[in-house]
Amino acid sequence: MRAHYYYHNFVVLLLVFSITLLVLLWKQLTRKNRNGRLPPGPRRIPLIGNLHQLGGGSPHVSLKRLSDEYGPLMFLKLGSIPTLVVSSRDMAKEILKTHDLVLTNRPMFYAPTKISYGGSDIAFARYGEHWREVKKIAVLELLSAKRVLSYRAVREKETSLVIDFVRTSASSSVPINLSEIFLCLISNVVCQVAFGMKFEAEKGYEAGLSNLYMMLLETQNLLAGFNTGDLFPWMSWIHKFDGLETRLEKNFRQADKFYEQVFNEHVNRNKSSKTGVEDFVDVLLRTQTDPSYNISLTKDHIKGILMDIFVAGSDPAAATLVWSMTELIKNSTVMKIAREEVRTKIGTKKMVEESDLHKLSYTKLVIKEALRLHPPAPLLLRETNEACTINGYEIPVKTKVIINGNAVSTDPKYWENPEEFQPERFLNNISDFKGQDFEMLPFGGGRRGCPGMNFAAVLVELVLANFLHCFDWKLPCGMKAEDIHMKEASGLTMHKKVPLCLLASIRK
Ligand code: HEM
Repeated sequence: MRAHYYYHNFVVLLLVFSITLLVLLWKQLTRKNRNGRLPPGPRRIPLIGNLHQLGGGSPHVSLKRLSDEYGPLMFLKLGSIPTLVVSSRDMAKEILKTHDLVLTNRPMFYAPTKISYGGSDIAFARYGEHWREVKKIAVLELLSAKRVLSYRAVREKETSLVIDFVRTSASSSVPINLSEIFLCLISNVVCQVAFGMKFEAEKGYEAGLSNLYMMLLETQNLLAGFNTGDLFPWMSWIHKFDGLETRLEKNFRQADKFYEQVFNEHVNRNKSSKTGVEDFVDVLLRTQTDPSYNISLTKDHIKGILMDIFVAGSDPAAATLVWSMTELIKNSTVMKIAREEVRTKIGTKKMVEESDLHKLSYTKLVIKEALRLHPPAPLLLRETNEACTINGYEIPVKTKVIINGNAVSTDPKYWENPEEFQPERFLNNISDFKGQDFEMLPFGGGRRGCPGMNFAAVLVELVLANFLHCFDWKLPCGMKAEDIHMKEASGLTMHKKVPLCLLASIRK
């Protein structure tokens, strides 16, 4: 009798539970947007939303695949996060031009919050007075055309050192790891310009990558991924137990110690004597007392900005060089035209100097095409500051927005044979990478666009031109152009997954 009573209660409970679950599921599946009409998107399942539809591989590829089906404005739920995905030139223009002011916020994720000193930097700062002032300092002071020019000697010296290193390696017939060389070279320039010190210290290029690089790499890895707490904010507690918080704390302490040391050295040096060209830390310290800025930068603000420059400054420029050389070695006709241009215009001079770069129009097209086909930071992240209507759809406040730069710059509506590497396409096309045409967005666009474009462009041009001028490049023995691995590594910057290793011979 008693057993029958328990059995009866159990069945009733099971029924109630199943009906509740079914009702919840039904509500979730048939739910209309309470805020109005949302853009189309794939059907989501409870709890994880559309996460299962992203699959493995690069997120920009999965998002492009989905947007091919659902359109250039697509609404997803990544975990519990409402997300708008933008995948065409026209919609990118809507976001970055028409609605730029409403979309100037960066979403705040778990790891960046810690690493950026709580958004004290530029890249992860929330939209507002602080961001406006630090961005102004970046554009007018740190990365202005005049200041970029003032670092010409650093760029030329570092390029000549690396050319000397490749010259000595060229005779040994051992393939040269260009991925590593480019990263060391760019990081050396960025470190000298920003911190007044060399990245690889005095060890030279044969020393490979240093402890400082390992720290930088870990920072980049931590910044790159969506963590559980980013997709399900109510589950952020899990990072106390899954090791993420420990990793984050360790990396933050290491990086903070480094920035603190750089900061103190500059404060002490500035008190005694200051000579030569100002580096970024000198400039930031000087703006502390400059009345033209409505902000007096604290030590944490300065450290946050140094982190941005270190993280954002080296990696994308190095990736651009690697992809440019990869496409050149794959496309022998393009390589021949680029090499002929440099050698004809530069003649018998030992090296290309910055004052020669204006003569190298085809080299510029090669870089532009590499940036179109392989934008190093293909996903631009934004968040709505307020509810807005885009293309007739109502987008709620605090919606995360992902602009898929790669989908935009390979949009077949604007680009013929979009997947092919054809620098000539720009001969009759005024599209620029400055973000104003919206057909390609390697440096982003709108108010949040990259302030380091001029800095990066001249450095990449100088290095590539010299690599073409001084050496002939070949694939290692037995390898054919079609064997070149074109996959991207996942991370903050879209690097080539397999390092680019080529044989160099000194130009006859
Ligand atoms: C080829 C090299 C580079 C590429 C492809 C690149 C690309 C980008 C992209 C796509 C963004 C996001 C823009 C957006 O959301 O609209 C960005 C932001 C940023 N970049 Fe660059 N970048 C490069 C070099 C540099 C350099 C050399 C520096 C500094 C030395 C730099 C500093 C920054 C900063 C501070 C931001 C944040 C801007 C903000 O949030 O307002 N970048 N970059």
